[in-house]
Amino acid sequence: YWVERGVPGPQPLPIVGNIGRNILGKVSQGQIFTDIYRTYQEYSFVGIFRGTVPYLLVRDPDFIRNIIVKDFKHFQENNVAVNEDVDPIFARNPFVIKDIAVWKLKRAQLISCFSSGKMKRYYPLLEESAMKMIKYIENQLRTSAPLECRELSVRFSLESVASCVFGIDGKCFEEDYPKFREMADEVLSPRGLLRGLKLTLILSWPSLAKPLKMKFVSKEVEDKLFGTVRMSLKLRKENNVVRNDFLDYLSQLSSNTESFSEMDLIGHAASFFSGGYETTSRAMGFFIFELAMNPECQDKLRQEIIHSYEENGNKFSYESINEMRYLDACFNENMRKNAISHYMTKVCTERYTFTPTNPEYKKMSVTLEPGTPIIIPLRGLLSDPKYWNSPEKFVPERFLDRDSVHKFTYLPFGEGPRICIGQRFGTTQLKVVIAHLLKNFVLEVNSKTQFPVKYNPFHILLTPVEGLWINLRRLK
Ligand code: HEM
Repeated sequence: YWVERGVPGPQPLPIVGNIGRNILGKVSQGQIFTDIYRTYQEYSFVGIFRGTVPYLLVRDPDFIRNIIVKDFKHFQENNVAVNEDVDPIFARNPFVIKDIAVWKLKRAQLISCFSSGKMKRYYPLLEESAMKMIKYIENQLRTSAPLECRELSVRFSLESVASCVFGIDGKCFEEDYPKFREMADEVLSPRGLLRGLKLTLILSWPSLAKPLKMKFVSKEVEDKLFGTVRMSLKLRKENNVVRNDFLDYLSQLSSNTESFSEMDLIGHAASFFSGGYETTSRAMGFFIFELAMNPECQDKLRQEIIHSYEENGNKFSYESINEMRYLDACFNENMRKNAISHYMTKVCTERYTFTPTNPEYKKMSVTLEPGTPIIIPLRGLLSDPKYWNSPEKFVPERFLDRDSVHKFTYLPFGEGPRICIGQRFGTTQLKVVIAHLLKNFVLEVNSKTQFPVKYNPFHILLTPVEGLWINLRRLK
């Protein structure tokens, strides 16, 4: 296929194409795409096979800009197939909606819940979850056992989703394995080999999802989500409670919008599990660990945090959290160095021809037919020494001057019309946690952590197999 089109690329094997090492469980698909990105330095794009399906892996930031922003109308879809009859909840996430009119409508509905005015109202709920986390850590410190970063961030993310979205107490800092977590973990997490392989199949051959009736959200979780939302809405109505949280906004939306069903409401609330919780908790776990590994950055950041706290009348606020420059630089550097998503996929929806203009690349054109899937190798770009000095090092200072960052190489939330809806919410969650942690504790790596860190080859997001362990020391 690619030879006929004059596009270079690695030799594929029958059936598995270029992802054989992933199917054998050796490395993630993200790692394979990063390796290909690094091998084909002189090329703007590379032709590969994900299983039997030809994909174009795009290396050139100019081509990426055209796909996600400039010529978006040629690439409107993400490459995920979900069967609405089988998976009605996941099918409502804008990320997977293919009908562009429906996508626009659902995206607009969801985005209205993330305005900066609404974010300010959620902020006290986020802070309340952060305070519970601090109390939990203090209790844990009595046993002087180390803490695992991801476990801590999962508890925080779930607690804040329970509070901000569903308006309930998730009790995520109380029980060992909270009920709320079971529900969240069922969405998107490949627990067990079978579910891991199933996700690999859906992602690699999206066309199989429909005939094989594959489901991201199990019937059991669907029922639990309905139960939780119905109960919360009933209690609010009976007790005349207004919480100014997502559920309040979604139920206002449902009473003001004719075509907004109960399933739409549940689908939007559930998008925090499928789009928000997994991403935020992973990014947060790496952020905490990265600061433990870099004591100088940690100290510098702590100084800024304490200064801001004192300047703001011995408290944090939505504004003060988002105004800290070094915190923002550390946040961005964590998203770069520990990119939780190693690649992004798109689909060509209208015929499109591209010829690189950057003389660094070999001059050759490619014409994409509708239906051709694209891979944007995020991790390859984020670890390319052409764009980042010493990319393996944690250097927040490189983000103090955003103009020096090469355009379309840093895309932790995507860009253009499909940019992440929850960017503000996810960013604030991470910053609130770090501000409270560093104000109260010194973080140090615990020797229980295994280096080099190994990652789950079947997870779509960067997921360490073993724990990232730290010690926390109370500041006077
Ligand atoms: C640190 C946290 C997060 C990261 C790194 C992240 C990253 C991303 C990325 C890379 C995309 C794809 C953009 C594209 O296709 O161009 C995306 C889309 C999306 N994200 Fe997030 N996200 C985060 C948090 C959240 C949260 C908290 C929500 C809450 C609901 C959310 C909801 C969504 C949705 C609905 C989409 C699909 C948008 C569309 O296709 O129109 N994300 N996110």
